[in-house]
Amino acid sequence: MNTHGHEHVIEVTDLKRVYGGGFEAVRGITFSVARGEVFALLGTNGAGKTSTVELLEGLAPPSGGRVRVLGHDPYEERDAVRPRTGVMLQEGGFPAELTVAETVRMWAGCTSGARPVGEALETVGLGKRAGVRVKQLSGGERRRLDLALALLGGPEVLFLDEPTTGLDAEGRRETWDLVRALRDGGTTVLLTTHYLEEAEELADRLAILHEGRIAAGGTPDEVTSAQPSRISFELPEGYFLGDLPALGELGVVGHEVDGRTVRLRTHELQRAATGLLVWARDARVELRRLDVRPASLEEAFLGIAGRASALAARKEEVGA
Ligand SMILES: Nc1ncnc2c1ncn2[C@@H]1O[C@H](COP(=O)(O)OP(=O)(O)OP(=O)(O)O)[C@@H](O)[C@H]1O
Repeated sequence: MNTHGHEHVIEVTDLKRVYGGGFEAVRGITFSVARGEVFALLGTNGAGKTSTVELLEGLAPPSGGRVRVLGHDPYEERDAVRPRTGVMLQEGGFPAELTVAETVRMWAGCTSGARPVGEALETVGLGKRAGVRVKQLSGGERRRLDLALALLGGPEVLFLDEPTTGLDAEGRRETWDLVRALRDGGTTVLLTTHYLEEAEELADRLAILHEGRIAAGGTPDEVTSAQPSRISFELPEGYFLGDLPALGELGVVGHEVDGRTVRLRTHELQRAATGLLVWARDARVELRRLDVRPASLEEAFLGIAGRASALAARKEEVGA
């Protein structure tokens, strides 16, 4: 239990994973997931998402730190954890010649308390595809079959590794609805994703991983509001930056000028935008190409990736 009385179903403390050649893929991360929460691990390619999830699933022991799932060590106490968790891997890799129903039946044979095959397929919208061979399924249908198998034992904790990769917009929305329904039913979900929109739609809390570390974490709102909003526009003919109202008084925390284009960053979007628009009205000028962009998870993500690559470039410059 944590201090707010919520049960932590997943607890990760200073977790590390070092691969054979000595490469540190996970470099000391700490987070927890409460029962009934959807938690998203976001990150660039190679950030360490899969390496982390595999440790949570008990597929390998950590190189350092601690993992607890439902109060147990998922690697050492696999028998206690495995029956209560569902895992959807990135590539299911089923025998291509089996039908959808046969695949589920085969899986059900290895799952304690498995749901009926038909029900499992209906849940993911594959009811009508039961007799089709796996090799004839589309990429999206295969992902849904992966999901049906992960849900077969009615898990308390569900691990979804990039659940909507390869799905079209409609398939993605259906999967989101399903994840929400599972969450509402009390299932705890940990998902990895490349899609910021997916994290924004689903996650109660999230962590952005970068190079094996958590670069930002919290609710989507917390992560987003740490980033500035942006305003850009073209300076009217005959006007200079100095003709605008004092930027500091508008709540602007940074600016760039590129030719006639002005870009402003602010944590007080309404104040800055109002100040600018009132100035333009009074000066009887039009702010062409005006673009007002509230902080978003995407901006936060790009900020982290951008900042990190800028740092890496600087290190290279000084030969670090
Ligand atoms: N078995 C392995 N041996 C050595 N290095 C590995 C191994 N598996 C992964 N890595 C490296 O560890 C880092 C993290 O990989 P990981 O697959 O966890 O990232 P990810 O965030 O899941 O990326 P993606 O979004 O591309 O799936 C990468 O640099 C990867 O090359």
